[in-house]
Amino acid sequence: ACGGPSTGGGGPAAVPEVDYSGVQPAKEITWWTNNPGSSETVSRQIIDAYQRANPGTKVNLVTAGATYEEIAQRFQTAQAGGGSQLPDLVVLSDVWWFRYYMQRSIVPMDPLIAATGIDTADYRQQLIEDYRYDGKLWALPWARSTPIFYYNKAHWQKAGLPDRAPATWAEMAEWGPRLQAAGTGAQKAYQLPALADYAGWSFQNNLWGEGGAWSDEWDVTCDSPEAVRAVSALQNAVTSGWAGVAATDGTTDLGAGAVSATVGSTGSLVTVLDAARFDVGAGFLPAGPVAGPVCPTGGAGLGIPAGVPPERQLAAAAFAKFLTSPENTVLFSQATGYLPLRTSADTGPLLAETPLRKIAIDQLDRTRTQDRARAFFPGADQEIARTCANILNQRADVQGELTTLKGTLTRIFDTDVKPNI
Ligand SMILES: O=P(O)(O)OC[C@H](O)CO
Repeated sequence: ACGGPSTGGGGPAAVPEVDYSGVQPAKEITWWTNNPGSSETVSRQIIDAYQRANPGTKVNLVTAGATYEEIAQRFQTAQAGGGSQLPDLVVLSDVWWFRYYMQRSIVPMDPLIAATGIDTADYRQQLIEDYRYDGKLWALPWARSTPIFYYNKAHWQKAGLPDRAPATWAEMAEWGPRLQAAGTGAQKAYQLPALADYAGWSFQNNLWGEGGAWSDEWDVTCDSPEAVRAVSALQNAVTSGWAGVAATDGTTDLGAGAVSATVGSTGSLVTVLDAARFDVGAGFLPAGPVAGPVCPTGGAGLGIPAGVPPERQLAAAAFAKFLTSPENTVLFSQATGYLPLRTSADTGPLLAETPLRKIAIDQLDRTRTQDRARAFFPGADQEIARTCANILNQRADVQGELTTLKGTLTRIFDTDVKPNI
């Protein structure tokens, strides 16, 4: 992960709303994706079906990066080149779409939704409403996730633990040393997700459970006593020896049997199940002492660049409609573990085949909107990851680090956000 380009600017003019009536959709479009959850094969399968259903139409899938950050870098570079360099449809993660909104580089989806007859009421509302700002929708949901708690059932059994995820982090703090002492062969009972891989995302769970947050609306609150308590608990888990910090990917470490549990995206579910030579367990994210939802949503949506002609925007929206249809969201979910987006989708066979998929779907009812300082502040995720690395890997002082982070995030708001909203 990397910080990405700065979006500092002087409050660019709003993107003019396009009237799509009378516009003929282009016959060929280009879609940039980073294939989250190893989704290239299923994406190509859906494209083939689209081309068969719409003879004479072509969709070019371009793997425009391996991560959300790489695809974003390339998209930013393409902005400078104008319409001929730009894709017609682009994958944007939860921490990127708002930047594009601030840069006025994506169009509002509402007129395209109307023009293509997308039934927004049938999308899971938590997953579509995330993209609403200033009264408009700026993306459609696509590879959407929640984090879930993954564990190795054999290790759990060896430690004499009940076959479930811990209900609270306090319970995990009791189970951690028992797992660590049980001779499971794992290096660590619990692996914190790789910090560069969105520590800012999954640690919202820990902060919210203690009554803290990275921010409250636009106010940065990451140095509050509650946040300090939450991050101190993470540091204590590491210093007391039962928790480690993933170097590259906690779910890979779990799949390899190197750790007994981790928190990771539901979009990694199929990859974990394919890798694991043991029974994988999964559950909701553990709660903290403070009541209320403790789980964020995450993952990626689809945006349409402002810099391409209306014909291409319209064709991109028509393809996005197909890509997220009830049938195709089930196909995509089956191949990856990402959430089925549509309430009318028949998830019965999916759940019968892999009951673990139900965890993320059920957990959706317990989600909370992400903190703006993480999702809306350009580069904040990387700053949070750096701070967490200092605290968890270098054992730096929690209060001091979080106070410094507050200064950094507040500067990002003042410079890169405030002038653009
Ligand atoms: O790995 P994903 O696709 O579930 O995304 C996780 C985070 O939301 C990315 O910011």
